[in-house]
Amino acid sequence: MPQQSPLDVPEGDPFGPHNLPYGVFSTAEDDRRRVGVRIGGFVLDAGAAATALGSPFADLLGRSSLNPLLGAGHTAWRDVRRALTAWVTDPGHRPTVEPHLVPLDEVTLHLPYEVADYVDFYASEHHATNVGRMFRPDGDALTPNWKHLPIGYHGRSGTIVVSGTDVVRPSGQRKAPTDPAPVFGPSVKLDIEAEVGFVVGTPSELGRPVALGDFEEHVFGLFLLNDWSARDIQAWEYVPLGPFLGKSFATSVSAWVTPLEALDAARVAPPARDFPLQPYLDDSGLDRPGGFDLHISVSINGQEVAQPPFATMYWTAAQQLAHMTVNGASLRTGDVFGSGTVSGPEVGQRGSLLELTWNGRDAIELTDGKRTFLEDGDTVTLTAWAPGPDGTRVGLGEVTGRIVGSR
Ligand SMILES: O=C(O)/C=C/C(=O)CC(=O)CC(=O)O
Ligand SMILES: [Ca+2]
Ligand SMILES: [Mg+2]
Repeated sequence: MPQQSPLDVPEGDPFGPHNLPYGVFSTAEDDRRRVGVRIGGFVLDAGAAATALGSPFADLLGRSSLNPLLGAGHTAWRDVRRALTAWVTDPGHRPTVEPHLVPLDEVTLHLPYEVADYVDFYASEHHATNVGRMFRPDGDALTPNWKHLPIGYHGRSGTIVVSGTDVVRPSGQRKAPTDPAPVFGPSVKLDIEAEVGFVVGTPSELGRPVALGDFEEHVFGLFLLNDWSARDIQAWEYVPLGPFLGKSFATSVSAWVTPLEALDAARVAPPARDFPLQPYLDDSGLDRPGGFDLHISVSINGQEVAQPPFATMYWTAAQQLAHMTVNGASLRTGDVFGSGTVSGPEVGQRGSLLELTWNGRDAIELTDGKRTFLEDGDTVTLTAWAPGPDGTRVGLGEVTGRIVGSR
């Protein structure tokens, strides 16, 4: 019997050679940050393997962040992925590659890119309808612009943190409509938002919009994102300029970025459009559908509370990219944009506690007690998978964070 290699990834593993997400890691023995590629239960030190193999990509991969690879552009992304696929599948490369594999439980994962700007959207019709009903009960649930443009706001890029980072309960002002005056203190409505984030690789020129069809030229990959939200702070502060301190205290992202190429089999058409779209947003004539069939799971302290379906999002990431640049605003390597909370039509598909508990009215039952919003000590974890080639599943890794008391 030949000895089992870590590269003999069991069939059905969502981190097989069809996936190959990128991250940045260090180890207890070597605290240098290095580009890692996840394969099964291991992380390949991609720069070290490239050097050992005499690969022309040794320089691009031998860095402490993904930014040089992100900035290298679409053709380089494809060529590097082809090379990596060969390194982990071709038996001829194994003896050289295997010494550069580290077990997943021996690595520390870091924020894999330097975040440039951060934008967050509001693209789920179900989420926007639910929030509109709760926050603006006297008006229409969806604002008149909602089906004509992807609504978004600029977030705080400096507080994007990698999965596993504790989240300190924010303090701020709140005032319920029935309160006589605002009060200050730790948020009592701390919430999550299950989202998918996208990271830009190729920059664009100031003054030149990015067309819908150029999405793949600019966007490197996607990952899970939790847009922590203090609903009490948000509800009091957001009129008329939108979310501010209720969301800027922390946004958690997965340590693994899945390249778009790994998700070819997950492309799906977005829902039918209810209004004709401006030409720059009209995706009806594109050769590939703009949606992604991602199956998200949200759990609190290990117990699943929702399964938001990303395929139901009204606005696609390509439309969001086209919209955020249509005024000539340029893209930079490391720009991150969030999809907006992912909520499906069913109650169990809602991606926030605001919706799952209807703003605290209907508590959910966990084995350790009832929850309306998050308590100190709660750990929230998002995971997801997508269909891959030939019936495989592509794992999206996870984004997790624990709430600690206000300081
Ligand atoms: O409708 C509102 O006033 C509030 C919207 C949000 O919570 C903003 C947000 O982060 C959107 C989203 O994630 O979908
Ligand atoms: Ca959000
Ligand atoms: Mg946030």
